[in-house]
Amino acid sequence: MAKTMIDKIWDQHVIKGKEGEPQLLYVDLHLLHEVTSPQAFEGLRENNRPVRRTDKTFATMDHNVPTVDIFNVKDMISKKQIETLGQNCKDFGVRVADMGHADQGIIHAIGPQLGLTQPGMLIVCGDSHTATHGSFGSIAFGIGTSEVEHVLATQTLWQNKPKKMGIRVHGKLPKGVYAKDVIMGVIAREGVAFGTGYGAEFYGDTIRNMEMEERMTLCNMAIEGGAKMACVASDEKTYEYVRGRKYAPKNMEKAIAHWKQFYTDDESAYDKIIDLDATKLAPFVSWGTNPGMAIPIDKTTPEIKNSDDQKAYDYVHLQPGQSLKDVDLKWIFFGSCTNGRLSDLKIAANILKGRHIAEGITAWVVPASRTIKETAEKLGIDKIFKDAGCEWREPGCSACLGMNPDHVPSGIHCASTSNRNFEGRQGVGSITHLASPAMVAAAAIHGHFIDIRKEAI
Ligand SMILES: CC(C)[C@H](C(=O)O)[C@@H](O)C(=O)O
Ligand code: SF4
Repeated sequence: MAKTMIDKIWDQHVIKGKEGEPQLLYVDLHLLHEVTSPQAFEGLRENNRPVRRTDKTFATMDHNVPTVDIFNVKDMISKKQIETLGQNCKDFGVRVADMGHADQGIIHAIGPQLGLTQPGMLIVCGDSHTATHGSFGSIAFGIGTSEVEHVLATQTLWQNKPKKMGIRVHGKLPKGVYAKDVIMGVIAREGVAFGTGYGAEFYGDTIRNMEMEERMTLCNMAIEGGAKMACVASDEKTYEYVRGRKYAPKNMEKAIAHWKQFYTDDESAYDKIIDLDATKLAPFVSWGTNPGMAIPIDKTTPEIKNSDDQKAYDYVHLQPGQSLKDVDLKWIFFGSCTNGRLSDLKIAANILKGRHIAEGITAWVVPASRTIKETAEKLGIDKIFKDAGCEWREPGCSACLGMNPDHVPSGIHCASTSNRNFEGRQGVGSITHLASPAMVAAAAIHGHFIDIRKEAI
């Protein structure tokens, strides 16, 4: 029977149990952040257990960290979570990219950046966007705090195998259309629950032609469509991306020979296939309060079909039949584990170069990691943003979610390169419009969205 890449990796990680029942899996990499780990470490302490494999565990602080004056954490809960993770890592001997550390950043940015994320691995983290790491040809998914404790204690995890979905994407992406639009387009068409119960694999020539950081964006946001995990089979681009990084395998040729076995035999191996013609895609912008409530920029907001739509319209202060080009934007956020990497910042900076953001707009640029920030500074990218009137800040989750001081004020519309537009996500009453870095950069200049394919920036 034909197998998918997820089948092949999964099978190699089963310690115990049959398919169709919960199976005990071996975990190759366990990533931690300060929000979902405190009780897990507490559980170990109560039972007098050590961390089983500190060499397969890596932690950082990202959600609660301020992005200016980073050591001055004013919020008491944030301060406690940050300090607790630092102390736990010390007590249990876990590697940590602590506050201000050169490797600090959003956990999903630093895994790939440090070469911790590798093909063929089974990777978990107490965070839903762990799917990002699947872009390296691995199995990667988010887990809950009690599971974090189980993995810390045993380096294993009980799981039911998900069903298998293939997302075939073919054709050349039109100018002005990016990986973000591919995934937003899929979720807008299929809904926020189409992936429930599935592990998804993206494949097709569009995916092969994407760079690694574009594939990361794709897998990162796939969980907003309900998928348990998302992945892209590894290839030469993957191997070259991993090569030479801090924790990359020393013997790359041997590693690559191992990684090459993890591919899907043929399409008959999937339980379900979704097909997307990339040539027909337009830049997407979200209008409502979940990532599926999104439309191509040249369309108008949809009719009200149910109470969810009504509730969303009430919250975002919009109506059916409106163009998102007419929404007055006052806030701009470049960042997050979806689109806060160097390639994303470069795209935005290219658009902002020699221009200025519209009057009355606040624009935050938050690189996903310190390394990304420093690399961008070496390239003069920070200067482009600053000259354009943006604030260049320290790394972290920032305004992707309101767990740190970076809040979008109530009632304000924010164009954001992040992944969630839930009610209050960026702060109480904040209104989020998700889009690609290029669309957000153009919106910053005009004070409203424009169709970057057709209109002069
Ligand atoms: C805080 C954390 C548990 C959460 C997640 O799991 O995704 C956060 O990262 C988010 O993006 O909402
Ligand atoms: S950047 Fe946003 S989506 Fe990513 S881990 Fe942080 S809060 Fe979650």
